[in-house]
Amino acid sequence: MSAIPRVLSIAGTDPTGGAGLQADLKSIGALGGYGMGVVTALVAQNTCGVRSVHVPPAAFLAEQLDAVSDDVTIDAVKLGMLHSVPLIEVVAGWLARVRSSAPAAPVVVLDPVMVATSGDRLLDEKAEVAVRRLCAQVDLVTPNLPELAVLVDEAPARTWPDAIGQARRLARASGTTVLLKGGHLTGEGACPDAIVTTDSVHEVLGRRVLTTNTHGTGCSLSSAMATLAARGLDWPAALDRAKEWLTGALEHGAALDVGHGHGPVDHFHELRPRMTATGSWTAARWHANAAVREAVDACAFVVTLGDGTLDRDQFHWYLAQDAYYLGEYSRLLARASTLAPTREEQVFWARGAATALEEEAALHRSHVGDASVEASPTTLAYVGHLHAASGEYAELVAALLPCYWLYADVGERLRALDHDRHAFHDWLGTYGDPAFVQAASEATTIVERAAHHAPSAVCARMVKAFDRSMAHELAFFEAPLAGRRAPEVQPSTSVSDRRTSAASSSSPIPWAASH
Ligand SMILES: Nc1ncnc2c1ncn2[C@@H]1O[C@H](COP(=O)(O)OP(=O)(O)OP(=O)(O)O)[C@@H](O)[C@H]1O
Ligand SMILES: Cc1ncc(COP(=O)(O)O)c(N)n1
Repeated sequence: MSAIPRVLSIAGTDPTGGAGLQADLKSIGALGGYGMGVVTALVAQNTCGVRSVHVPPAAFLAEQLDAVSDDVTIDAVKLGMLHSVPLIEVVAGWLARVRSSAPAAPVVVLDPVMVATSGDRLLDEKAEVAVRRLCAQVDLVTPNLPELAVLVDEAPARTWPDAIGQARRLARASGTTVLLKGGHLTGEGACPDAIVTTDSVHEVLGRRVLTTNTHGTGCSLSSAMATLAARGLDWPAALDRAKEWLTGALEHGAALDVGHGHGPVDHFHELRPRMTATGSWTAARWHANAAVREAVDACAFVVTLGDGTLDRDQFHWYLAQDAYYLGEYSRLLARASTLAPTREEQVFWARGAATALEEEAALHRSHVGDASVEASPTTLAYVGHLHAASGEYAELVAALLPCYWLYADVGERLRALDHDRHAFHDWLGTYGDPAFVQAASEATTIVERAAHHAPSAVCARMVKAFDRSMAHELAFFEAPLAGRRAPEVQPSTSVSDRRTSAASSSSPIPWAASH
């Protein structure tokens, strides 16, 4: 199976993009798959209803299906609107062939689409028996309450326990797993779904979103399930994830402002923060600071650290400043943790604060010694800027980000220059710690999210905070070799004694050498 699962939707169309094939492709992409689409029926519909349906010949459906499977390994298939018996027969025959001939059979999810939210029929009544038969050929079937009733040939369930009983009967009759959807139940609070087999029920209560943007939720859920299963999740785990994603998509649907009826959900709500017109907020800042980044790469300190000709005294002066900086940076990370809007972000910054302190201690142990460090004007200016930005979460995290990001970026190039006999081998070897690279990426995601939610005035302050930190980073890198300066740390040991390996200290020193 490919790391990016290749997921085929076989479905009807919705030109307004909220349901059918269009919703499937968005859902597959949003959950990390590569979406492909075979059209069963062209539907002239919008958020208010279906106007007409055009069904190409069944032979053309067969040609589309073969065109895909002759060329592409398919990891998962989602079946949506199948319209009528001839189309169902083509799909059933093709599925049987693909499942027997492919090296690894694709996982198959059937959304037994019968009637649209608008009340319009999307399945020929005469085809209901054929859909029932098809259930036995798939791995998961995802009926809503009215569809479940048709599939078990009973009256629609009116309570959740009754619906679970019906789902169990369908599981038994078809020998497959059922994803029972509770969207059609009335009542506030929960909006339950469940994975039901003959002998187990995994319920996900979910929260009911008060919205009219519910067009295409069934299509989206079934495509999400197919994609997540192809990514290796079992059905209960896939439902836990899909439900969380879909609930968020329902919550963000109204902001799309699409149509006058039952509008669509926002499939890409989790990715929006990274999708500003300029690419993303953080990418835009990174780009805007290209000159500063080039100046960091070109500054004498970074160049001589890289080629090994850096003066040891200047290196140690720099490290002492870095130790001072980390002690203060830790306090600001702890402040970000205090202001964080979510538990996840609170934990992230708190961990960062602890790590920065541990690294300050390691730096003292390995390179600075016991002497107290007097901060240089450059260091004080940088720390002062961070404190000034600490009144508001979004501004503070924007100010904190350059330290993470530049370290990961400059460190990558410095590490590439390292070799066994490099004068700063013990130091350059500390770069590229995967845990730090991951933390830098998480910090970027958090700042991106903060920028996405920030009102424009706050966003403007974030821009200033980030850009100023970038300028301070450059000044910090330039400071060790900038003109004459009085020694600000009185070493307690000789320079040669202080050539203790950073790598030999208990922890790597992520932020050190980043400023
Ligand atoms: N208002 C809501 N709040 C939260 N979740 C909802 C809401 N409406 C539907 N869902 C969820 O959306 C998914 C689809 O459920 P539903 O029972 O509406 O299926 P459906 O009728 O096939 O969908 P469709 O609207 O595409 O026809 C389920 O996970 C359901 O729990
Ligand atoms: C092509 C197609 N497939 C499925 C649906 C069901 O979606 P909904 O019930 O939300 O209208 C639809 N409207 N159109």
